[in-house]
Amino acid sequence: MSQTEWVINSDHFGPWLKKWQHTVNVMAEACHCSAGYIVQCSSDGLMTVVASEKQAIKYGTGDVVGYDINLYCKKIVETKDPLYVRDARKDTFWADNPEVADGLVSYLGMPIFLPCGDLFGTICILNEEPTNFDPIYPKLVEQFRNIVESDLELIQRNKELEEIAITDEMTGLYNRRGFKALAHQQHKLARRIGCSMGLLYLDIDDLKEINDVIGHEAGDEAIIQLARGMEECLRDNDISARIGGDEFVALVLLSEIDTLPAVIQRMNLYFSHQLLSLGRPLKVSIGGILVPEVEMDFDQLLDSADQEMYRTKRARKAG
Ligand SMILES: Nc1nc2c(ncn2[C@@H]2O[C@H](COP(=O)(O)OP(=O)(O)OP(=O)(O)O)[C@@H](O)[C@H]2O)c(=O)[nH]1
Repeated sequence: MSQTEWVINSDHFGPWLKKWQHTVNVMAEACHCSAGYIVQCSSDGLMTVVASEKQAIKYGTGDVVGYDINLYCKKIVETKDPLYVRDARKDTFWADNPEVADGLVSYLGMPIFLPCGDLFGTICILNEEPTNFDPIYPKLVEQFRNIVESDLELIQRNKELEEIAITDEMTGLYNRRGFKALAHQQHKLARRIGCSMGLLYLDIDDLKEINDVIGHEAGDEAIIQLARGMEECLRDNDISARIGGDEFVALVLLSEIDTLPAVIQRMNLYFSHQLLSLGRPLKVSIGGILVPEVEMDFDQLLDSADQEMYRTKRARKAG
């Protein structure tokens, strides 16, 4: 995960947040403390990911506090070390900590690290009375911290596997599965924002001949060049995919000035300047259709765009 992605806004973390909620509830209760927290840090500040449910204090899930505020967890972000404050009222360092003003005078917290070694945030317990914890309490919090770190590793792996499952290895574009999964979301988005959408179908001309005459590597090069061309010509939020050997599709959001023929023209112009090894031109046939606003079967739409592409290919080869 990126350091700026808040976990509470991420689909990947949904089921885990419930488990973490249970973890902080149990941790606070087992340590006889007023509150338990898991906190995430990012450049924007410290966000409460989960707060124990039986607590009488201010910070709840989603609250963000900037680094200009002298919270206990901020100290851990700076030092990346565990922190135990028995009674903050006895140390002037904490005089401006609003948690102390809220009556939370004792704190025990540990850093939580991401699998890459970066700091994710903290796990902590706070109490309204000074504490003098038996050494088993820090061990307990550490154990809960270890569980959260293992969860983060699993979440990371799941995310990577999901990405692999929807990505075409050779080009880095989406594969057919990824395209179909995202196309529906994109279709909904287009309807919500009142934008038209076009479906493009691209196919390399005579790839078999390129493979046979120049070599398979030149064929691979053509495929990769086509993928890069799509990235160059389309916007970041358009969805490009390789759905077969030399077959590519793109779902593009069309603005008023950027009509479907204009997009196709831009791509044709781009590819007309692309050369493969030995100076052979990269020839690409492109067909496009407008995507109806109503809910549609994407396989049918792909067939229609494919037919459009073949019409273009036949015309190109004929003339
Ligand atoms: N180098 C390379 N070739 C591939 C890859 N995937 C598919 N192909 C080849 O692409 C060729 C596609 O052949 P066809 O569908 O007949 O199309 P074409 O030769 O491009 O002819 P037209 O599309 O009619 O212009 C086949 O020979 C496949 O073996 C790949 O990943 N790398």
